[in-house]
Amino acid sequence: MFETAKPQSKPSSQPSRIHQVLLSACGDDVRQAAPVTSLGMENIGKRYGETAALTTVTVNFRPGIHTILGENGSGKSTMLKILSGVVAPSDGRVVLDGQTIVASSPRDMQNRGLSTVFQEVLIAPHRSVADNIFLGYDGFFLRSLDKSRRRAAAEGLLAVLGRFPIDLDAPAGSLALAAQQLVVIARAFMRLPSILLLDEATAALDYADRDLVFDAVEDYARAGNIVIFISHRMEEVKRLSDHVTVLRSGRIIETIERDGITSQRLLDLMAPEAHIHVE
Ligand SMILES: Nc1ncnc2c1ncn2[C@@H]1O[C@H](COP(=O)(O)OP(=O)(O)OP(=O)(O)O)[C@@H](O)[C@H]1O
Repeated sequence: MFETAKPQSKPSSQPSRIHQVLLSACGDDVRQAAPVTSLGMENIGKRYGETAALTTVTVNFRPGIHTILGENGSGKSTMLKILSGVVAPSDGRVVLDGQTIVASSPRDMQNRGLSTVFQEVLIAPHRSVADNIFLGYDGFFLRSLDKSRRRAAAEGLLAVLGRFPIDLDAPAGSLALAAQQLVVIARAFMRLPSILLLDEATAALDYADRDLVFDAVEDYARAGNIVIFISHRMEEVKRLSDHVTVLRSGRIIETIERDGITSQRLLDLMAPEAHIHVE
C-alpha cells in the first residue's frame, strides 16, 4: 500500500506552546533565540581515517521539519554532530542565514540558537532533574531566575512532553531511561532554540509519550523554527516530515517534499538492492 503523508500544516503566527509555557512560568525574562531562516551544509565531507562518513553533502534546512533518513552507518549522526559544532568537517562549510560558520564549537552553535538532543541520553546522574533541565543555562535568561520560577518552567515543560509527573528533586540518574530522555528533551526546549536537532531522541519513549513529544515538535516547527529530525521509524518519518533527505553511504541520494513521501519510495532510496515491497 502506498500511503502518503498528511498535508503540511500552515505556519502559525502564535508563539509555540513550549514558548507559552515558559512565558507563563518566567514572564518577560524568557529570551527566545534569534530567528533563523536557513541553515545549510555546502559540499561537506567528513573522513575518519579511511572511512568517508560524509561525501559532498549539500542540503539546506528551512523552518519546518526536515528528516534525515538512512541505514545504520549512512552518516546521519555525523551530519548532526557537524551542525552542532561537536565534530569539524574535513571539507565544505556550514552556512547560517548566509554567513559561513568558521571553527564552530557546541557553545558557539548554542549561542546562535541551536539545541541538540543526541542519540546518547546525556544527563548528570547525581544532579537533580531540575538542575539537569537548566544545565548550561547560566546567562541565558535576561535575569537569573529564582528557584520557584525555575521549578515552574521545568514542571511546565515536562507536563507538555510527558503524561506522568517527574520528581524535580530526584537525582536524574535514578529515573527510568524514558524519563531521562524526557528530561533531556525538556533541556533542549528550555533554550527556545531556532534550530532543534533530534537524533533518535524518542527511542526510549512509549507510544503515548512519543506522541506528546511529536505534538510539541510539530507545534514548535509551525511557530517558524527549524527542526532536523533523525529516525529509523517509517511511521514517524511520514507523520512529521515536511522534507526527507535520504542518505546512503555518506552521500545524499535525494530530498523528497511532503507530498511525495511514501514508505515504498523511502525504502527504494535507502536500500535499493534490498527490493523491499511495502504491502
Ligand atoms: N568517531 C568515529 N571514528 C571512526 N569512525 C566513525 C566515527 N563516527 C562515525 N564513524 C563512521 O562513520 C560512518 C557514519 O557514521 P554515523 O554514526 O554518522 O552513521 P549513522 O547513519 O548515524 O548510523 P546509526 O544509525 O547507526 O547511528 C560509519 O561508518 C561509522 O562507523
